[in-house]
Amino acid sequence: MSAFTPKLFVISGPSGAGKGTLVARVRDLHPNLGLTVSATTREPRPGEVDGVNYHFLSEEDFRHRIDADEFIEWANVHGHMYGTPASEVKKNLDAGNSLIIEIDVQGAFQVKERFPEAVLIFIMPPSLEVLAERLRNRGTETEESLSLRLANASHEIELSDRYDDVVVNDDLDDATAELLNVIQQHERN
Ligand SMILES: Nc1ncnc2c1ncn2[C@@H]1O[C@H](COP(=O)(O)OP(=O)(O)OP(=O)(O)O)[C@@H](O)[C@H]1O
Ligand SMILES: Nc1nc2c(ncn2[C@@H]2O[C@H](COP(=O)(O)O)[C@@H](O)[C@H]2O)c(=O)[nH]1
Repeated sequence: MSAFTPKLFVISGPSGAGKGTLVARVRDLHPNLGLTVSATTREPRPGEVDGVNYHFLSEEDFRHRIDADEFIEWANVHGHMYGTPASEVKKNLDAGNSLIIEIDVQGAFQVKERFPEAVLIFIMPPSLEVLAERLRNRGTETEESLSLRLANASHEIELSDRYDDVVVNDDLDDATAELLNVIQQHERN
């Protein structure tokens, strides 16, 4: 009998908390950990590739897909629409792998409704000051987008007590090890 049970992990946290960075590092260390590619109506950033980072859609196309029930969840996040295609989840679960869905708090609670066995993990920044510094240094946001993302952060952090696990992303190596440990603990249960 296998000691490994594939699980659905939902990872959330404020923009700039380090979700993408940690997920990439954990996936380097954990074989066969799938990751869904979300759809979004925001513009691609330099270097982002359609179908790899996101499925970049027009708002009209996104709304058609909502009507066709193609998303397991979707939400308006920081002024744009984002959603998880059901096909992405099926593809990964059919392969018998655990799966990470990296989405905002609204989406996380929708997934939990639909898949009660999903494990919700919140990535917490060490402080709002550090969060602002990291997001600013990433250099991807306009001043307007930066302000909106930071304004939303406090509310998102308030909801972290509804998550199964919280990982504080202060030192990157420590946070990577902790996230990997949390995932593997759940897979053993
Ligand atoms: N522990 C850390 N120490 C220092 N810098 C970090 C740490 N973790 C992440 N960063 C940096 O902070 C920035 C934000 O990280 P990242 O893009 O992974 O955040 P995110 O939560 O995925 O954001 P978004 O939700 O906007 O996609 C990046 O430039 C990343 O390199
Ligand atoms: N509800 C959903 N939220 C999503 C999804 N994909 C990403 N996100 C969230 O959007 C913000 C901003 O992402 P960015 O790439 O523009 O920086 C990010 O913090 C995620 O939480 C999704 O499919 N559904």
